[in-house]
Amino acid sequence: MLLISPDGVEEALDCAKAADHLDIIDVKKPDEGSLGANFPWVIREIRDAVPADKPVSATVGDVPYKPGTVAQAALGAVVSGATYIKVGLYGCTTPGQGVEVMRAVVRAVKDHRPEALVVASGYADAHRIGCVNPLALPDIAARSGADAAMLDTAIKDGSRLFDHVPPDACAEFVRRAHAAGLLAALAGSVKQDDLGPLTRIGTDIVGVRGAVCEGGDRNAGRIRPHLVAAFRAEMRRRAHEHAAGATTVS
Ligand SMILES: O=C[C@H](O)COP(=O)(O)O
Repeated sequence: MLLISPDGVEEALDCAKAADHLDIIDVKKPDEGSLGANFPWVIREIRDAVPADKPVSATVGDVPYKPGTVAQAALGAVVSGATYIKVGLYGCTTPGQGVEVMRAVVRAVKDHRPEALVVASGYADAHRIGCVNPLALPDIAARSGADAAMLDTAIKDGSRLFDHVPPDACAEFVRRAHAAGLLAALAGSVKQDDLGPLTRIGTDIVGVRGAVCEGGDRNAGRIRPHLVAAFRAEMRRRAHEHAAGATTVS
């Protein structure tokens, strides 16, 4: 699945123009951080503006180790119409802290909307910010009852997912997530060139922003429908290539 992260209503409407080429519209506020949370009314407005069959995701933020605060924020996102709730465990330094925060989020979200999906996100460049090891995320997600484990990059300075967690380690991340019955989502300045390895390792959700913004610039550029379509076309090409290879081998 392709998850695209607009920064507000205007970009979400551009995503809606490319709705055939994406699977999830992920509301965030990039100027508040990698998984910066947007306002509840923006989530609501985007939910109302994009096709009803497109799930809306919302990031709850690069959160502190404060389970109560984060659970309440997550409830705000689901009440506002998001059905994928993404939490960046920025302030958690141990798996135990991550589980505590995510258990609270899962309860808050699922008590309100049992079918909503909860995504526990860590950071590929965790070593730069001192938070929990990226490969711990599948276990944190599984122990807390979340539905997906995700990695993104915390510092958007041009370095990419594979600069910090190479493809082999991402493959292990995906393997651990799948073994626990979770979806595996990967992001972090992902470019079209990364889609080969991401497809081969069985990534369920690829999250992008910069790659579908004009000039590849996630801050100054805007999301453009034709770039979303091109990214999706490359995803499809890689998936067919992989399926053909698998058929040839078997
Ligand atoms: O969840 C996806 C992120 O917004 C990825 O953004 P990026 O591709 O600019 O790193």
